[in-house]
Amino acid sequence: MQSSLFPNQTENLLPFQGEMYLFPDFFAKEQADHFFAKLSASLEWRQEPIWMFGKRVMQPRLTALYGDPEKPYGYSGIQMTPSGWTPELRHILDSIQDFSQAEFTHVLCNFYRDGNDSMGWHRDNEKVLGENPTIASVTFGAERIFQTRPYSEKSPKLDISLTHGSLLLMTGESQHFWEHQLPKAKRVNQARINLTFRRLL
Ligand SMILES: O=C(O)CCC(=O)C(=O)O
Ligand SMILES: [Fe+2]
Repeated sequence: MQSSLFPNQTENLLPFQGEMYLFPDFFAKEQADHFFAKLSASLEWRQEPIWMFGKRVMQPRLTALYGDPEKPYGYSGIQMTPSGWTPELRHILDSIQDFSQAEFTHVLCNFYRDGNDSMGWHRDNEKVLGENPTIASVTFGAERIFQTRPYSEKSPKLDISLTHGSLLLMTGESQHFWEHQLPKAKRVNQARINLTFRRLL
């Protein structure tokens, strides 16, 4: 089913079975600069291990989780306990909820120190996110390419440039039929913050 959350505002980037909408200038540059500086300095960034093919490996990036402390969240064999919202994260949450008319309980924060940091192919399809989750992805700092492709055929592969202050909304069936990754980018030597707002049931 192709129900559109944002029919008049922007086009769906996915050709079938899911929806992704990009708003490149969601936050103005000055506001995005402010959030990048504040979040870099104030969030509890840590490098955490995950389990991959039965092995414990360190993630190639730093992470932090904020939101409802009663609801822990886990993926790839790790459990994260959320810290309470900071003023900046709450401000961003409010803006995104107003705009999307969706509700979120948590934000998973990723800090890519430079182009050597990355995230491999995956879907955000944990049971606690529900059947067809809406996920709001906000980027500050270095521009990086976000890639998505159908989970079963592995093609076509779409490149989406996520710039400073951008918002990407993923909804509908996107987490069933599409996987995504943030590949390494050898020439990038600046840091990037990505926030994915999620609703845990
Ligand atoms: O850094 C990004 O743009 C992607 C992050 C992501 O896919 C995730 O946190 O699940
Ligand atoms: Fe993801």
